[in-house]
Amino acid sequence: MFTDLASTSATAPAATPEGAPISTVIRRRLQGAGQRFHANDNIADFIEPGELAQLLDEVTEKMQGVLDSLIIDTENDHNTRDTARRVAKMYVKEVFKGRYVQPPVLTEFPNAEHLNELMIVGPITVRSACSHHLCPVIGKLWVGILPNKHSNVIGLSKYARLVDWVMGRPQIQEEAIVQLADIIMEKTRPDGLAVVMECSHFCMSWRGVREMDSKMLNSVMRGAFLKDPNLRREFLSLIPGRQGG
Ligand SMILES: Nc1nc2c(ncn2[C@@H]2O[C@H](COP(=O)(O)OP(=O)(O)OP(=O)(O)O)[C@@H](O)[C@H]2O)c(=O)[nH]1
Repeated sequence: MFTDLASTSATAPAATPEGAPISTVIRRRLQGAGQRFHANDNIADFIEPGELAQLLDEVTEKMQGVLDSLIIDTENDHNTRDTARRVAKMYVKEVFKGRYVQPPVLTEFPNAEHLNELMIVGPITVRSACSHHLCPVIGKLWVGILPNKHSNVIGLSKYARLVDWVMGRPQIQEEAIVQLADIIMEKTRPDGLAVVMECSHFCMSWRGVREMDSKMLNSVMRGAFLKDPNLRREFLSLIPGRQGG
C-alpha cells in the first residue's frame, strides 16, 4: 500500500490547462447531456482517459483542506501525513469505484437446454457506504432467477461482480437493490427475479443512535416471483438462515 501511495503523483496539477478543476469539466459534460449525477449514479461514460488520475489529485487537495479544517497537523503527525492521498484513493479507486468505471464484462451463454428451474446464488457480500454520512454499509444478499428459454445464462461469479459495481457507490439500500435488480433483468431477461439484501449500517452503530444489532432487510420481486406465491415461498425457504414465507 505504501509503495503504491509513493508511486502516485502528489504534485500533478488537479486542474485542466484552462484552469478549471477536472471535476468542473466532467460536471459540465454531464449537465450538457442532461445526465443525472447523484451519488449512486455511474458516470464512467463522461470521463475521458487520464482524467481519473487528475480527479484523484483534485480530491487529494480537497481532502487535505478537510484535514486542515479539522486542525490536524498533517505536516508533523507522521500518521496523517499521507492521509489525504489515502482517503482520496480509497474513494476514487476503491469504495466508490462503481461510480467511475464501466460495468464488468459479463460472459453470456445462450440457454441451450432451455432451463426454466429456480436458481439461487448467495450469500454475496455487500460492501457499500450510505449516501447520508458516507459510513460503511456491510451485509449480504441473495439472488433468485427463474430463467426462460430466451434468458441469457451469465457466469455465477458475474452476479458478485455486478453487486460490487452497483454497491461501490454511496447508496441507500432501497435504491441499491432496485438498481441491482434492473441491471440483472437487463442482462439476463429471466421470467422472474428475486433479490433479498440484509445489511448493517455503520451510521446507526458507530455513531448516531448507536444501535449495534439492528439490520435493514429488503427485497425486490419481479415477474414470476411477484405473481406466484409458491415460487416466492420456495426461494425464501431455500435461503439459508431465513424463514420461508
Ligand atoms: N432509509 C434509509 N435510511 C438510511 C440508509 N442508510 C442510512 N440511513 C439513515 O439516514 C438517516 C439520515 O438522517 P438525518 O436525520 O439526516 O441525519 P442525522 O441527523 O445524522 O441522524 P441520526 O443518524 O439519527 O443521528 C439516518 O436515520 C440513517 O440511519 C438507507 O440505506 N436507507
